[in-house]
Amino acid sequence: MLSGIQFPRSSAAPYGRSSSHGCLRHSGHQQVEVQTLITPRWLVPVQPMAVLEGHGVAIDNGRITAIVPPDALSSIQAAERIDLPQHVLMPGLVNTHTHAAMSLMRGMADDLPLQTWLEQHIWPTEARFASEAFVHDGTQLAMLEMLRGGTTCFADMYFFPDAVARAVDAAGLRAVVGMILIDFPTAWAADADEYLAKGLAVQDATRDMPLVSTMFAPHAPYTVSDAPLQRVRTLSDELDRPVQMHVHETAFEVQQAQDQSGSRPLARLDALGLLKPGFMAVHMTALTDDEIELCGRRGVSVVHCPESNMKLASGQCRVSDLLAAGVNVALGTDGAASNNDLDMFGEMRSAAMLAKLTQGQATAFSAAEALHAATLGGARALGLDHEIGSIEPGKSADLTAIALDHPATWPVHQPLSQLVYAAGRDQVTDCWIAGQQLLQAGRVQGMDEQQIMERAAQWAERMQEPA
Ligand SMILES: CSC[C@H]1O[C@@H](n2cnc3c(O)ncnc32)[C@H](O)[C@@H]1O
Ligand SMILES: [Zn+2]
Repeated sequence: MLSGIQFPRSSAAPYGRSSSHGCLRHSGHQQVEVQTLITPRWLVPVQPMAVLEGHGVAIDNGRITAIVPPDALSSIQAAERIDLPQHVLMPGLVNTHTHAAMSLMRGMADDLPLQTWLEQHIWPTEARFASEAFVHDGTQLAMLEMLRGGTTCFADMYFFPDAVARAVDAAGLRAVVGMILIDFPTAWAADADEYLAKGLAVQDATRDMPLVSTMFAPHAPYTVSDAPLQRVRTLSDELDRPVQMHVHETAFEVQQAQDQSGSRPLARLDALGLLKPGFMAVHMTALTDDEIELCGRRGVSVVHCPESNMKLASGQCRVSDLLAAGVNVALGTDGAASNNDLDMFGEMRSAAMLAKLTQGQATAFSAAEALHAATLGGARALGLDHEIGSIEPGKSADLTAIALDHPATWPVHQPLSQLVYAAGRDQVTDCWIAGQQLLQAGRVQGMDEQQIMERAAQWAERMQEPA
């Protein structure tokens, strides 16, 4: 049995909101009426980190109303009943750091270190092509990949966040879109004033989008100067919005900052008052013991992107030490141009494997810790843990089902182990977001897959033309 996993209570009654809250309605003969009842073979609520066999999840109006133990299932009358006989049902995966539209750039520049990759390949390509249409179409493509891989929520940092928000709202996924900020002019904005004004306009526009919210997204310490960062700090406090930034991505970044300014990037951000709960530091390699302790004290979250860190040879993030210091750890894929996929199953597995290798300890970053980071850790980092990240009564029904009756994951001794160390994203069969089933027995609902793929192919043709 895996350590740290608590096992279910043995209560015979559904534990959830009672009828007095209006969520479970009792009819005659002690029957409870619900809109939807999902009955997987295994349920992994994440909070608690347990494996419950034979339980059901009751859903009404997009919310989880009860976790129903096996001997109480006969008391549930569901308008819709979905049996998942050899599946795990778990919270939808939260990809806490993406550049979704970069899916259109996948494979354009591989096997390069970060600075060369960004400065000589990615930024010139973005200067040529990043536009509202490019970002809209690229985000749609990324959402297809993410949904098919069990991701129901993502946090995106990219140009034209208005187009990202529009695409997300139309598709019905959940996302936190970045109000980006960078010291150089781009097709999105000319200077800090315009980046912030346009970001805040996106925030206004998302008020009518129930599953879309915003975060401030200054790019990195080496591309955003102090004055705009001070404004981000003030605005994030006033508007109660999280902040996400690439921080300490490479040892080179840290050394360069030290050489140029005498202080390390994290120390500079702390002096600017940015290190606080709601701050998400993405990558976080080359950390000292003192910096890890500082992160714990300040209540910041770290978004670990192990595959991007490995592929760009950026460095190691000391996730086990961060967890030990009380730091909330989330997982992100980064963009498909540096990973090169948006596969959170792959990311969980890589995170667990890499931590064991770098720590020299097989116990480092367990399957349970990887799954937590990919769900509730991400939700917490984004300030959405009251709503998503675990299967608990009262939370939104953002759920992912994975079929384990596959040669790669059969037979099943420990479902959690199968999820992190053996399952592939192709085993994801169903996803719900706020109770809406967007992936149904492997079929995407509400997005025109063929059209999205055709548009992506058209972009590739244009991008391959000489500049
Ligand atoms: C301001 S929009 C986001 C900006 O970030 C670039 N980007 C993508 N991946 C990374 C990375 O790993 N480190 C730093 N910057 C990255 C992206 O291409 C956009 O220009
Ligand atoms: Zn990134």
